Amino acid sequence: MFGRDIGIDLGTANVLIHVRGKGIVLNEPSVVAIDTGTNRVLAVGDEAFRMVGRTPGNIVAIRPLRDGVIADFDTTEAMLKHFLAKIKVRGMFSKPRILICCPTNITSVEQKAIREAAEKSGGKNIYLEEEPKVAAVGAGMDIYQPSGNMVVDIGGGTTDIAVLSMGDIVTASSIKVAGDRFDSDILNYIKKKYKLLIGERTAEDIKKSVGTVFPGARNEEMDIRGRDMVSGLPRTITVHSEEVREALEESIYHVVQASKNVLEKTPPELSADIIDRGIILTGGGAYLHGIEELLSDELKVPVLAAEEPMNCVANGTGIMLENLDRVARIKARY
Ligand SMILES: Nc1ncnc2c1ncn2[C@@H]1O[C@H](COP(=O)(O)OP(=O)(O)OP(=O)(O)O)[C@@H](O)[C@H]1O
Repeated sequence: MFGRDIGIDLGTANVLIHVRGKGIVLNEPSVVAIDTGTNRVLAVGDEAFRMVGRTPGNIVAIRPLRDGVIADFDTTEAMLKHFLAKIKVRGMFSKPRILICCPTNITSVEQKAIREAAEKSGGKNIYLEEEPKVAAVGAGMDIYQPSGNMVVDIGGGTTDIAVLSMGDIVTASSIKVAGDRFDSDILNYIKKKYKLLIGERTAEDIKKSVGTVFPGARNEEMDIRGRDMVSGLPRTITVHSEEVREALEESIYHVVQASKNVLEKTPPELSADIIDRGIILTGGGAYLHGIEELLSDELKVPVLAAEEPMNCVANGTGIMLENLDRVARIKARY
């Protein structure tokens, strides 16, 4: 049977929907293809993603949540409605509760609009939650105890770093350096070094297939194709892991610095807990080759990637919605 509760990870790179009792039922890129002539939405999610960088003049493939803010609200709303319609919220669920995790820095006006979009799609009680908190819960941390837990969530648009205790964020930082920036670093590096233009998707491919952030940790290479900036013709070059590390060095430094700043602002008792438990990495960036080694080397604290890091937020919404019930039952008893 379908549950009554729906959790949504409204990410800058991917949208995941979790349904209580069923797990993750939808996982698609946050991309919308629009006909610029008529302003009509042509495709959403997987289908729109296949069009990125390959659209004719009158069609644009938009990532409405780029950079961890809602860059294009109407498109975000259309995308949210499309996904909720796809899982048939209206027919199957009787007035579900919806917990939405959105980018950390959105304004109260944007929060209100997201709430309204979810209501219009059939939701009854709509809750919004901060991403690092839900990511920590989804990674299996018990954030409700009076002890320190630290999570570094490296997504597409933002890296969110937070120390949590007793169910709340104690210190946190959010920087706009994450997966998208790593891709553009690689793209720019290749442009400068080889005078070769490559697309965003090729850059992402390089990052995943041969990239590393820890010196000497990976020694692989890959052939890539692009357009020669001088001749204008297609050309193939070979990229090595060490070149990717070099390309990512500056951005990774920002992630390290932001993590250090959060640790420096953390009360000492909680720091001691973090040394015992280690820092947990969530989000797609947790898959970056060498990131655990690099962060633990720099921060002098054990660092571990969560299991299924890209699903932590969606799974966390499920756990938090169950907790809402538990809190309600306890309140009813007293
Ligand atoms: N194997 C991998 N190695 C490196 N990066 C990866 C890998 N797999 C996915 N990623 C990156 O993870 C990012 C997407 O992560 P995720 O789905 O957690 O982001 P999001 O939740 O949508 O973003 P945000 O948290 O900013 O809203 C993309 O930039 C993608 O390139």
